[in-house]
Amino acid sequence: MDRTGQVCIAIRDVCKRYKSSQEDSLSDVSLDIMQSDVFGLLGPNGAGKTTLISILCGIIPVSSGKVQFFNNGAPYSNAERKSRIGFVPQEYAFYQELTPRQNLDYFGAMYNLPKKKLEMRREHLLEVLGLEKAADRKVGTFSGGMKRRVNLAIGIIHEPDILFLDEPTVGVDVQSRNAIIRYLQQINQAGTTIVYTSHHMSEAEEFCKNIALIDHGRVIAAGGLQHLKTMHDAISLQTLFINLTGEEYRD
Ligand SMILES: Nc1ncnc2c1ncn2[C@@H]1O[C@H](COP(=O)(O)OP(=O)(O)OP(=O)(O)O)[C@@H](O)[C@H]1O
Repeated sequence: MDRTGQVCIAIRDVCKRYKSSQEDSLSDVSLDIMQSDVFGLLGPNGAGKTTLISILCGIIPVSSGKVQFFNNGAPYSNAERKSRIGFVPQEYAFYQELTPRQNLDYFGAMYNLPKKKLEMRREHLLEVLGLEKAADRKVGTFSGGMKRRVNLAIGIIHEPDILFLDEPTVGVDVQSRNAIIRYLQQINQAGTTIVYTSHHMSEAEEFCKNIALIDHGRVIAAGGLQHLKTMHDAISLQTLFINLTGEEYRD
């Protein structure tokens, strides 16, 4: 069944002001993210990308506005929303003192995965993400690229329908970056909706179908990547980004 063309996440008039802040970190953000999309949330430092992803994952509340999730047109229940979403944060979200196998067992158990299913998922992810040989070594001893792959494996241990990734390839070498993006492309082709942030414009250009460019907490452009490039006469995503967000630093 072709599940594309259905809205998966409807974001409506979302504003966010942190308690300690005098300014909105997000202002009137409205976006539709379609089922089975690879959707890039892009923007300069401090634009509001992590804030928006944290809201979508249910980690922080909106100040106003709302977010609704749909599965084949039907709204998700709260329980479904929790169990069908995966999140790969910017920070490492694993225990450094444990091995990848132990980490995956721990986080898989948190999703109440049956033992057999958990073992199958664990071994599958260790293999496809090239972690088999190091599966029983403490993660704290790993290289940056290996740690990023462990972070990804944990975020998808429960086979989520919707996967949020906050800079999943930051600080990794070309080999690990390719392995991560290749695997994400595979699960997207199998139907997983992916929402991701990155500062790596050529990676995002290769990976995303649709994007939203965010600056100073506002959506300044959203839509199909090719369409936006044509509309703004940009030869690449990087040119589009600079054309729309300007050259000045965001301090
Ligand atoms: N916990 C917080 N309390 C107060 N302000 C915050 C908090 N977290 C983020 N902000 C502010 O909200 C704005 C958006 O931050 P956010 O981290 O969402 O941006 P970002 O686009 O993810 O940036 P980067 O690309 O640097 O990761 C910034 O001005 C930031 O200083």
